[in-house]
This record gives sequence, structure tokens and C-alpha cells, in this order.
Amino acid sequence: MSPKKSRSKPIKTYSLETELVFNKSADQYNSSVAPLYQSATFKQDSLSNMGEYDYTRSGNPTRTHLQNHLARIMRAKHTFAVTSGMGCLDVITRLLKPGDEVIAGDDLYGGTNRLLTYLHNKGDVKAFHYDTTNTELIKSKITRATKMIFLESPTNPLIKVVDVRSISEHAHKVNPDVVVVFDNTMMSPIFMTPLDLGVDIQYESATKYLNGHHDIMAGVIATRSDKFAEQLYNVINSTGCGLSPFDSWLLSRGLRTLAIRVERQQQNCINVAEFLKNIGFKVRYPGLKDHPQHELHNSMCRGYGAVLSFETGNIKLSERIVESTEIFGIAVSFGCVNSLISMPCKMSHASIDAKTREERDFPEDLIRLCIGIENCDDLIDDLTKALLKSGAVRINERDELFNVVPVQPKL
Ligand SMILES: Cc1ncc(COP(=O)(O)O)c(C=O)c1O
Ligand SMILES: N[C@@H](CCSC[C@H](N)C(=O)O)C(=O)O
Repeated sequence: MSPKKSRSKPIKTYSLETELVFNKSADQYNSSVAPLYQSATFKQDSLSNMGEYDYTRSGNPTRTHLQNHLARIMRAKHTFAVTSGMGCLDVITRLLKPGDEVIAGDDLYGGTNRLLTYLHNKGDVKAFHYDTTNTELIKSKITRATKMIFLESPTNPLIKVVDVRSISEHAHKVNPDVVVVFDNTMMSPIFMTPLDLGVDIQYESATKYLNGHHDIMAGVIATRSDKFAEQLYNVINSTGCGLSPFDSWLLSRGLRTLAIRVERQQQNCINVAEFLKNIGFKVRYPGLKDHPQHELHNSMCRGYGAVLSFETGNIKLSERIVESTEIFGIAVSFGCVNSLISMPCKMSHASIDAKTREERDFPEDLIRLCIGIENCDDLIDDLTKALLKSGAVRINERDELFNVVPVQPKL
């Protein structure tokens, strides 16, 4: 007996921490962990009595089990697990018709920007990018011709916060058919429930926090709309981008520790943010009270996540810092249990050309830190050594660290 394909009546919900680990499975042997159905096909009883599953591209019990679990965690009616975060965006943009107008943030993740630019340049859609922190500007640009709006908050890596509630409400007033799409990769369901803020379709790169161990690529799409769910499922089944059984099983495993991981990552990140701020760096992190949208962020989220960025004022200096850490690995991505350091302009956001980056006030010397669950003193020690070795900070006569060139980046 496989996990049920869909639930006909609502089940009792618990707090998120409990939902993550308490997951009833309908396995015939009462296995504690839902089984892995590593099978491409499913035999039918007869031609007149077809089973729930026929072919894994169309559906698989392990994927269904994961999706049912995710729906409860994301407070969604329908969720779909696909092969990557970018796979989610590909599926969602296929709901658009030729020539449709879309509005997007000017600080969306580099890969998101790349796909929207590709569709725009091919003439499939007309994509307009604006600073989504300017709520009034965004509102003034939404018209009845706007078919989709792409938002991300806090943005990766400039940590700009978007007023999701206000933009969604206004957009639906101007055009009841507009689809507001939100990328929740940075917050995860632990810190944000975008569907409660008026968003129509939410997606996340599950490669990041949801899985948390950097051993799979995955993406999750969530919605409360039956109409969108039907369309999304049709695209996923038609294109074959549903998550494989084994990756679904691994994602289910990672998901159980989501709360405990991100809470520890966040606490470490707060400590690191304060450490960098105290030695004179201007740090971009929504948990710092001097973040210009700290209050707006608090009004939408239950936490701050574990990604911060800061500038040094000098590209070469930033390069030396990045190359001097030991515990912080030089790698793209975030949300993993181990800490990473990167320069977005050379790595995760290199697909945005230099001219566009400059137009969008994207500092070339920006360093991004993605904090893991290690001992925080070790992390701060590693950073201290890297900052000293690179010449970014010195020690004064009172034995305190100080930033040699304090910078005041534009936020
Ligand atoms: C905010 C954000 N959204 C989406 C993606 C895409 O996810 P994936 O790498 O799983 O395709 C990424 C990173 O890759 C990201 O940082
Ligand atoms: N070479 C990749 C870069 C992936 S960036 C991954 C992640 N979203 C991050 O922000 O670090 C590409 O071209 O997509």
C-alpha cells in the first residue's frame, strides 16, 4: 500500500517543528520512514481497474509522500517537487502566453534573471525589472496588462526587503488575474509563509535549506489554487521535471531537521553579523536593527535566515578575504549545514552582465556569507584570521579589531 495520492479531508495541523517530524505514512508494514519506490512503472490490476500510479513521470508514491508533507509545512493546498529551483521557475513561466507582460525585481537571483532575460530576448514575454523595495514605484507599474509579478525577499545577495503583502494586494485589485509569484528560498517555510501574504504561487530552491545537506538539487512549488495546481501539474507531467524517487526520499529526510538546522544557522548568523558590524563593516542582514527595512521584514517573517553580505570597498581585498578562510568553503549556494563564502559578482550572479550589475547598484566587492551549524566561535575565529591575513582589519593598542577602510554601502 503506498502513501495516498491526495487527502480528501483536512487533517489536524500542529506547529511547524512538530509537522516536520510527525508524518503519518500509510505504509502496509508501518515502516517508521516512508519507503522509497525506486520504480519507473507500476503494474495495473487489469485494464478496467487501473491503480493510483502508472509511471513515475506522472506520479510516484515517494514523491507524493514528500509533497503531502511539504503542503502541510508550507501551508499550501498543493505542492510539486521538481528537479531544481530553476525548474520551478521554468514550470511557472510556462503558464504565460506569448507576449505577456511580467514585472520582476531588479535584484532577483542571477539564474532567475537569466531565465527571464532569455524569455524576454526571445520575444516570449516582456519582462520589466524594477527596484521592488520601492513599493510605490512597483504599484504604479502594475496595469491590467501585467500577467505575472516575480518577487524575492530578502533578495539574494543584496538583502533588499520587499513589501509582499502590499504589492500582492494592490496587484490583485488592479488585475484580478495577475499571478504573484514569490521565491522563498532565503527564508524557508520556518521563517516565512508567503501564501499568507497574498502570493498566488510560491517556490523555493529545495537545494538550499529544505534539504540542507547539498547532496541533491530540487525545487518545490506551492499554491492554494486548484486552477494553478492543475496547470502546473500538466506542465510537470508533460516536461518530465518531477523530482526522482531517490531525491524525493533524500529531501524528505533532510526536511525533518529543517527547524533545528535553520534556527542554529540563524543564531550563528546573528553573531557573525554583529561581529562584522562591531569592527566597522556595513553589513546587510535583515536581523540587524539598522537594516533600513528591519521593521517591514519583521511584519512578514518569523526570523532572518542565515545569509548576510558585506562590502570591503576593494575587489582585491574581498578576493584575499574569501581566499583566506578555512572553515568557510568557497562555494555557491546556501542553506547547507556548513558555512560558505563567495563573491556573488564572480560566482552566483556572474550571469548578470557587468553593465546591468552596475545599473542595479550591485557592488563588485560584495562578499556573501552563508552560515552553517558549526561552533560559532570557530566561525568568528576563522573570519578574524582571514580579515587579518588579508589586511582588511588590524588590531589596535586596546587589542581590538578595527576595519582599516570603513565603507558605507548604499542599501
Ligand atoms: C533565491 C534563489 N532562487 C532560486 C535558485 C535556483 O535554485 P536551484 O539552484 O535549485 O535551481 C537559487 C539558487 O540557485 C536561489 O538562490
Ligand atoms: N553556475 C551556477 C551558479 C549557481 S548559484 C547558486 C545559488 N543560487 C547561489 O546564490 O549561490 C549558475 O550559472 O546557475
